[in-house]
Amino acid sequence: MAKQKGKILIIDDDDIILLTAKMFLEQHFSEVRTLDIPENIPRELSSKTYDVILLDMNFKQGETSGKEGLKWLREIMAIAPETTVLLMTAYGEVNLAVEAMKEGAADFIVKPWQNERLLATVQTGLKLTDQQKQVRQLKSQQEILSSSADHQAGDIIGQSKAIKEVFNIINKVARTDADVLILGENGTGKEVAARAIHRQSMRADQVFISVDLGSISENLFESELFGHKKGAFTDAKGDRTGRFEAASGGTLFLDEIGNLSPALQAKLLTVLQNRKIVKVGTNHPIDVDVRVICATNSNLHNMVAEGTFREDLLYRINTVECTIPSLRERTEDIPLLINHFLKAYCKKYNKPKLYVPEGVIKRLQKYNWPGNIRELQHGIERAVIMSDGNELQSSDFAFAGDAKKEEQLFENYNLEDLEAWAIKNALKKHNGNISHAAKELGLSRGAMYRRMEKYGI
Ligand SMILES: Nc1ncnc2c1ncn2[C@@H]1O[C@H](COP(=O)(O)OP(=O)(O)OP(=O)(O)O)[C@@H](O)[C@H]1O
Repeated sequence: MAKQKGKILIIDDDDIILLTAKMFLEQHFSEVRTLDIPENIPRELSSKTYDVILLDMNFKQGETSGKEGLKWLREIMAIAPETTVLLMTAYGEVNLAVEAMKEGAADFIVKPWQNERLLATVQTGLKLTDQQKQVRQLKSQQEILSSSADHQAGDIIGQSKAIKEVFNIINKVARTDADVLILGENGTGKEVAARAIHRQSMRADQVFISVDLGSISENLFESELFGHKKGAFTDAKGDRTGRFEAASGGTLFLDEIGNLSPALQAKLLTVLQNRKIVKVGTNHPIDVDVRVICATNSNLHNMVAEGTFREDLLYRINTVECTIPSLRERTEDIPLLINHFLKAYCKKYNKPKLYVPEGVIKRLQKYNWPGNIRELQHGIERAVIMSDGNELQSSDFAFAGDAKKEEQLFENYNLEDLEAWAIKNALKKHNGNISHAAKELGLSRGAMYRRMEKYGI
């Protein structure tokens, strides 16, 4: 008969009881240990986690008050609140057992026990521990998910050749469990791509958890990623599930992996190699089943050459590499993206009739977008908020009035760009007076209007 997975600890000062209970339970459960000195409980529980603890109520010879048992019960509940405690009482101590259950014990077994009853009670205790674990995991997943809910994104938008190559890699890699390294400048959509891989993977109905490694301080790294036990350090007020454990069964997205210090790179490498974590304040490893997707805007290959990124870690995370192109490399996607964000923000700000004229779209396609899609998205949101009429103007975009950014507006100065720039500046100089600006430029009012229309000014 296959043994049920479960770690059981029996605490009693009677060696015969320990031996008989251990021999019987060992036939049914994967790990059964015993402890005959209750004073050793704190040490035992700080180095090991148990699913079920069977605790005797009276340890001193002739003692029947159960006070000692209650004291140790409280101690266990404080050190290992996730463990189910079952009490062992002598016949006639039922009132005591009821009192102990009020303190948090799950059930009691009357000595001498019947084996079937002992087995059933331990099995129920094990189920209870499992359920509590699930509830805890769901709770921490929910906390983590709700803190990252704002960053959720829909499908990857784009039809350019460059983005189609990304789709191609995603389609191939998604169904496997291979680790993926996503490279690309800030705001190109690396997290959007990671979510797309998760959605198409076999883990799609499990969680996707995103961690910005760049924003975690060195001393909180282990606690954030692997979790900690209550009291592991001064601020550890309760047990904490780390991101690896919370992502169990699903996908863990480690963003900004290029920002890790050498010490943290070593810690991460060990976890990725062994697929086991050790919570801070404990020394027993826990198996984790996660698919890891890493991302960075750093050039990890150069960093390896410079000696700032571990080569073995790079080869551990980059089974498949996928580079997301910058927005400059896929300007043909800009109209689609503008439409997508315009629709979303028109709805959000209740301005349903807004549109972007052709000339403005062309100008936006010529800008070099150092912040990539994120900059475009924020630019459109701002323009929607700032717009007065139904037409978005270049001037509604933040960079249009910013002298420093104006310099970055064009990669190459061609005649059309220069003409648009001259018209805009002439208008600015004459406080928006079109006749005066046209006169300065040597244009008729009609010609001026046509050009303004053409350039979306
Ligand atoms: N192809 C896309 N279609 C629609 N929206 C996108 C696309 N790519 C990115 N975005 C949007 O752009 C913003 C930036 O995307 P994301 O956070 O995935 O970029 P990133 O490369 O991970 O950024 P960082 O390097 O700063 O971590 C998000 O708001 C996302 O919704």
